[in-house]
Amino acid sequence: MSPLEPFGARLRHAMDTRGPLCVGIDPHASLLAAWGLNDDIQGLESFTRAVVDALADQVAVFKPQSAFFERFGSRGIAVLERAVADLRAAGGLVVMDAKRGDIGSTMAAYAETFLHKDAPLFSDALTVSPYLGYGSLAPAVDLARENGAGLFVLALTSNPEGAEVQRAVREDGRSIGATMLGHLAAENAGAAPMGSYGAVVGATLGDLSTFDLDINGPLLAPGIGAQGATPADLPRVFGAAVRNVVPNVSRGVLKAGPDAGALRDAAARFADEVRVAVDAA
Ligand SMILES: O=C(O)c1cc(=O)[nH]c(=O)n1[C@@H]1O[C@H](COP(=O)(O)O)[C@@H](O)[C@H]1O
Repeated sequence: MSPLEPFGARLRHAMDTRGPLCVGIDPHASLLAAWGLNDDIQGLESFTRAVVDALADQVAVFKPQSAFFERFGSRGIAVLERAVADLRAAGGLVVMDAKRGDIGSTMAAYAETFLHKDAPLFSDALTVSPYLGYGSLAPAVDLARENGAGLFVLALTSNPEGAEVQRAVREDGRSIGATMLGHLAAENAGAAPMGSYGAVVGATLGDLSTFDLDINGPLLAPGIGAQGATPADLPRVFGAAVRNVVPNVSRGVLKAGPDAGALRDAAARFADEVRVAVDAA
């Protein structure tokens, strides 16, 4: 499929062929230690290379967490750049987890960094924060569209602290989280097989039936594994929208390393469990 096909179409194809799973690449210092690596640039490089080599041809989506690379400065960014290129070359989709959000004119620069096809860190999608107002994301929405990329907008996050912002109710009676979902539904209207503008909705949140999750776009669902949610929880949390869920597992897979076979088995097990849960829904 052409790299300039819309992200939503490329994502649907990837999940259908490789299985519905996003593996997060989060090189925590504690994971480097558990793998017998130092918490330095060589450790970061070895860890990242091992994950890419083990999983790039197997898993549908990867979500490198930028902070774990940024903390090593420019050499960390170089490791991230290489990983993004290698994952994409092997047919994986990359969601850059950088959670960017700023006034529109600055947002345009963040968008150029991650969503312009000629940028060194071009990624298939980017996580963004809408809490300077959804409209502030417009430059990213536009550039993503031009480049066949997508966004994942923080709507209902997996952490308990998120509720004080996301469940706050506006004058019109809708919560902030529901309002973000509404913006995304409008963005994705008419797109097939689904739109390119996704929401981040935690798998840890329990029954979400009071929210309209039918945004005709992907729902990135972190929280499986280390944060306590399981693939079997997904139908209860997401209801009919479960078919658009992209479940993310980071530590739950990464802790199986450094052995490549063990990493592949862990990812395959999560993908199978998700498939079974979704098919039964
Ligand atoms: O946007 C995200 O990826 C994200 C949103 C959210 O609500 N909760 C959440 O955990 N995440 C990210 O998802 C990953 C979860 O990692 P594990 O808990 O190790 O599976 C981390 O990279 C978090 O930054």
